[in-house]
Amino acid sequence: MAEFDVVTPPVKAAGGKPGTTTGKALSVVGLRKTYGDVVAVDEASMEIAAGEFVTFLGASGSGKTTTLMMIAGFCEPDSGTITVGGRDVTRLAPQKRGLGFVFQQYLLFPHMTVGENVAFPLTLRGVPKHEIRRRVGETLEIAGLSGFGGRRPRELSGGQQQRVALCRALVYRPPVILMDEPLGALDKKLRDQLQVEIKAIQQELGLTVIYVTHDQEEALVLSDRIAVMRNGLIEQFDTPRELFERPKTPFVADFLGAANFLHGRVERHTDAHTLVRLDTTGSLLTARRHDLATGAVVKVAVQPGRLHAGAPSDGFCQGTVETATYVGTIVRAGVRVDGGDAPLLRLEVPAGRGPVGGERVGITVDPDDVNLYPAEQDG
Ligand SMILES: Nc1ncnc2c1ncn2[C@@H]1O[C@H](COP(=O)(O)OP(=O)(O)OP(=O)(O)O)[C@@H](O)[C@H]1O
Repeated sequence: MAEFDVVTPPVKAAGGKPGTTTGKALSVVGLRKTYGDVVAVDEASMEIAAGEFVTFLGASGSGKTTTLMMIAGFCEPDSGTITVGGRDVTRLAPQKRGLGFVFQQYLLFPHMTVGENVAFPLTLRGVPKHEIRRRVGETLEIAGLSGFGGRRPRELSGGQQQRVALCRALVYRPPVILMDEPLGALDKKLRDQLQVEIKAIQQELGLTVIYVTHDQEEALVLSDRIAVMRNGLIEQFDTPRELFERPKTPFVADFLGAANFLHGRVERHTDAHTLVRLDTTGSLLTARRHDLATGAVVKVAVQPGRLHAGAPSDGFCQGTVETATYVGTIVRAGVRVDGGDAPLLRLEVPAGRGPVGGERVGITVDPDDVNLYPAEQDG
């Protein structure tokens, strides 16, 4: 195979700008997979729009990879259907689904040059040589790899190799690209950099991407929507903002934001608010209006960044700052609340305005930032 000396002009938006693509790229209905007694994926359903960046996020063993592998065609579902661009692909072989893949292991062919690796999917499809040369050049340019076409994979860094793997998935413009922890093998700095690059390429080309990670921050940075998975179930499928500000379950509140939890009972409602009598302090906390019965026993969740430390006379509870740790732009504080079993509330406040150890403070929170759940809701 010829080596590629890649010198082509920069390419713009080969697949259209984000927002210009419309319609459903992929839908999954009632997807289920068991291994003996283990339910790896339980009735997963979702619709993904063209141009969307969707992430499967969850702890190890929650079913992310199994879901992705069923979509890819490497793992056969027990039941359910997978549709790509309106075509039922549930029983099709992986190569017949027309999807692109990028895995944690780069899986590049070591004996081929970068250009040949990227060209491979086009060569397989019998694309004419001059067209291959043009598209490989375009794709390497997009990924910032112009000039690397003649190198072998071993002559590249890990980050560069992963970019080549990305190019190989991009080069034939599949309707959907599947990525399984593609940055998992890289160090933090490189991961951060490649996250930005992947997002930029996805937006530039209007790509539809399904991405698997267990890293909350990565999911928040990259995604238009995130499916939070737990024990084979999709716990919530929403935008990063909704997941963070309106988590539907205590599990999601904790998984995305390491929420503070308090316990209490609904005392009464007003038009806009629900008032909760807290167990520990006996004080009233005002939450935005929730659909819960008066007297219901509830779990209260508030993200550390949404609590504020004010004057000791203020707030729904008072306490003493036990720890205050400076971490760059924020201070993480632990406030031991006055009262019975004295919970430790975790706060994150902008550095410079942070409380100091030993200080007496009152804790305030915007009612809109208080999430309530029935006490029996687990997680
Ligand atoms: N081939 C298999 N045989 C038996 N059990 C399996 C198999 N593959 C996955 N499982 C089980 O199915 C469940 C979901 O696994 P899966 O790999 O999808 O999780 P995951 O969220 O991708 O985890 P990780 O982040 O560790 O990759 C786990 O309990 C796992 O042990």
